[in-house]
Amino acid sequence: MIEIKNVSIVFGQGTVNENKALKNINLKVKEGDFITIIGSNGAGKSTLFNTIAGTYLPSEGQIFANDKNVTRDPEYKRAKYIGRIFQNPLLGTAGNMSLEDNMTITHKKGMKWLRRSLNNKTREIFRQELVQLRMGLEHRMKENLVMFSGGQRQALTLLMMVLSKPSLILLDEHTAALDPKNAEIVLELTNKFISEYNLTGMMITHNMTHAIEFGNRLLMMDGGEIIFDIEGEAKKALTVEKLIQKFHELRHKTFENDRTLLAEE
Ligand SMILES: Nc1ncnc2c1ncn2[C@@H]1O[C@H](COP(=O)(O)OP(=O)(O)OP(=O)(O)O)[C@@H](O)[C@H]1O
Repeated sequence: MIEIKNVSIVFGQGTVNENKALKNINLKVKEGDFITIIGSNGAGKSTLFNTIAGTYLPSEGQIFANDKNVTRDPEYKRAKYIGRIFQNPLLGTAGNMSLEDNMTITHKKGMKWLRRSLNNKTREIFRQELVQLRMGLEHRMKENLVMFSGGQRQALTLLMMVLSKPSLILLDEHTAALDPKNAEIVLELTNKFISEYNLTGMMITHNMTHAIEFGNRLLMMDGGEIIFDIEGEAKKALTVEKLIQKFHELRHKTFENDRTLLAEE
């Protein structure tokens, strides 16, 4: 699906601020993978996403999408098959437009037949999609999204992204700004959509419990490197304590935010 070969990213090359944010990364993301990514602040997690999405072009190395070399493809080209959700729940939807208008725009990306104005059949399709969120939003299709909570906006962003059928979804701490209850709802929806729509996803989280609970594979990053990559049954057997111990073994130092990571959200 996505293959990263010997990729490095250097910021401020040749200056006093030179910083190697990614160091010789090698990673094969297989179709259907749901990968969780953990690591301390500054480990390179977001830089990895920015590199996959084409926000930053690698200083060295290559990136392949379905065996095609996309290393030099700009972000807007990759956005056709890569969906992203960020921490800020207001970023993925247009607040000054109604829910049904927001959905119309998304559907037009995946369904060329959709007309500008909504007919009753399409409205009914939208309604059924919204029911999946179990937030009662199917009754609020005419309301502008500024009226919706952060959790509702993020759930909608997720639904709308899934409906545009991306090959890969990148979730950059997409529940971190939500209260614990909404974070749990959006995470459960993420999990449900990834498996039901056969998506491939990568999710950065600072919550180790979530990193263990969700996905089939887990990556631990530190200092611009992937230091631990575990999947399948071995991942299922992980606990937060084992992960922290692994980090200590590999790096001979303490996870800078052990306490946050251990927090039960
Ligand atoms: N645009 C940029 N210009 C210069 N340095 C950058 C840029 N983006 C990131 N960095 C640096 O690259 C390193 C990795 O940052 P990155 O944001 O990828 O970390 P992260 O693991 O996502 O951390 P966090 O959990 O705090 O979000 C850091 O040292 C950061 O300061």
